[in-house]
Amino acid sequence: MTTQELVAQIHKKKSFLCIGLDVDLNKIPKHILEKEDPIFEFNKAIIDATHHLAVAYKPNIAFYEAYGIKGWESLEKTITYLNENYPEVFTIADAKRGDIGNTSTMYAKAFFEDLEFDSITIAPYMGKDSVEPFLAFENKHTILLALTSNQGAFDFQTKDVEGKELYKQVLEVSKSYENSENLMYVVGATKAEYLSDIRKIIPESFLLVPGVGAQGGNLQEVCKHGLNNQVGLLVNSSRGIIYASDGMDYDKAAANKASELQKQMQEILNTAK
Ligand SMILES: O=C(O)c1cc(=O)[nH]c(=O)n1[C@@H]1O[C@H](COP(=O)(O)O)[C@@H](O)[C@H]1O
Repeated sequence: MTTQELVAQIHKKKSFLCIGLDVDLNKIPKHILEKEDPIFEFNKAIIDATHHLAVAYKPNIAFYEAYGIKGWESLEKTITYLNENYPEVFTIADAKRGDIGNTSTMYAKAFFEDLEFDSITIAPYMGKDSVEPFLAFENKHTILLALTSNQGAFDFQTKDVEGKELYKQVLEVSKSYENSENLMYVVGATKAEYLSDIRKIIPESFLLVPGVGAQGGNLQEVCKHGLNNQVGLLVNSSRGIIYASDGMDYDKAAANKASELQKQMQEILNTAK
């Protein structure tokens, strides 16, 4: 998917919501566990109930790998279902990969060619030759971890490296990578106050912003500092949406939670005009 198509979808749906499909069998409604593929059944119902409110879906791969081959099959069915039924939606494989170039190429093939995701999250720690193999794929997007939502972000990411915080070095250096126009960045919603500085370095780039909902990040604060002239934000909520209810009405409850966020986003987009 091109960035222009993503922006068009945001304006059409008046939403920049990303729904995280982080499925934990201990948290989904008990009656779905009787189905042959409970993870896929759950995802399918959530997607069908929310696709008009969200512009992106982000399965975190850990939640599928944890269930072995069956989990991987559920992931494959989920991405195929999204691509076949809602091709306008932007898909993110939250895999946080990155390795020597030779290995990164195989990760890229797995998520871009075999599973046909539009994008993947990547850890920048191994540098240029670990990231560029992902950037080589046309109309695919590489979402580099810049400043993450967790407390551990302060262990390394905000540390001073040659007069500049490490996450700023990541932003600046990555701009020189080949095909850097295919880069997006992760900035946690819990770090909203850093977004103004971040926008000075990467004014045009899209940011994936996880951490509203269960982690306590604030949508208004994120938008105040992070919006750009093409919106430039994908704000993710996983648990706050998909586990809104563990009863028979779980899909409707998820849609209600998604709708609350979408309405706030619509208001923000209207005032930003
Ligand atoms: O890359 C991510 O998506 C990510 C980066 C980050 O800094 N913080 C973060 O929470 N995430 C992911 O975003 C999702 C957040 O889930 P909730 O806290 O349930 O909304 C999880 O899949 C996390 O792994």
